[in-house]
Amino acid sequence: MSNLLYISGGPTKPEVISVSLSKLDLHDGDTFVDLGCGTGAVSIEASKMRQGLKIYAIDSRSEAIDTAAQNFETYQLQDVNLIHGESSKVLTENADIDSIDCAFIGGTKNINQVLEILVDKGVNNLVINAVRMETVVKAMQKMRNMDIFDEVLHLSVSHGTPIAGETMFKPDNPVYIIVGKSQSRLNQ
Ligand SMILES: C[S@@+](CC[C@H](N)C(=O)[O-])C[C@H]1O[C@@H](n2cnc3c(N)ncnc32)[C@H](O)[C@@H]1O
Repeated sequence: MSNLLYISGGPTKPEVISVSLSKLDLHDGDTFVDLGCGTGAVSIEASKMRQGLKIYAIDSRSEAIDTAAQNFETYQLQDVNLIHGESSKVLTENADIDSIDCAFIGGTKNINQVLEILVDKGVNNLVINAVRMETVVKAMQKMRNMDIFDEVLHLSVSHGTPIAGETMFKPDNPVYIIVGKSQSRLNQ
């Protein structure tokens, strides 16, 4: 995604997006919410994986919304609903978002309320990206209490880079990926 416009905190690295989306188990026509969408990189990759996704990309930062809008235009994402606002508010107040299949949570402010709303709206699979241990612990505790916790990963990627005609590896910052599933999916 070399034409993507960047902002602070985004885009999520391609390898992290790949693992995160593989855990979401998206299907054609699913309703997918990208919460804390930042640059929109996750929505763009999700739209390439499945046909006819109904995507809601939400961010509380106006800079993120402006950047995602430009990136969606560049990558010709026409069916995405880009919404400026805090996730728990938008999900509660937007009557169009009445049920949700899959959720990617890249912005974890108000994570407990967001998780409750997602479950109320029937979410099947959700993935959280976090860089802070405290966020991981908080989200895992809440997900365990709600019986939707599936697994947590610590993803660390290094890229080969030239040095004196040979190759060394430079690490990206590690990311925690927390996966949740509805009761029916956990029992499958
Ligand atoms: C790490 S960045 C997300 C990066 C994004 N996945 C990308 O590829 O560009 C986190 C974003 O989440 C947003 N955010 C955090 N908590 C939020 C919330 N509760 N509601 C809406 N946006 C939120 C921040 O404004 C920020 O843009």
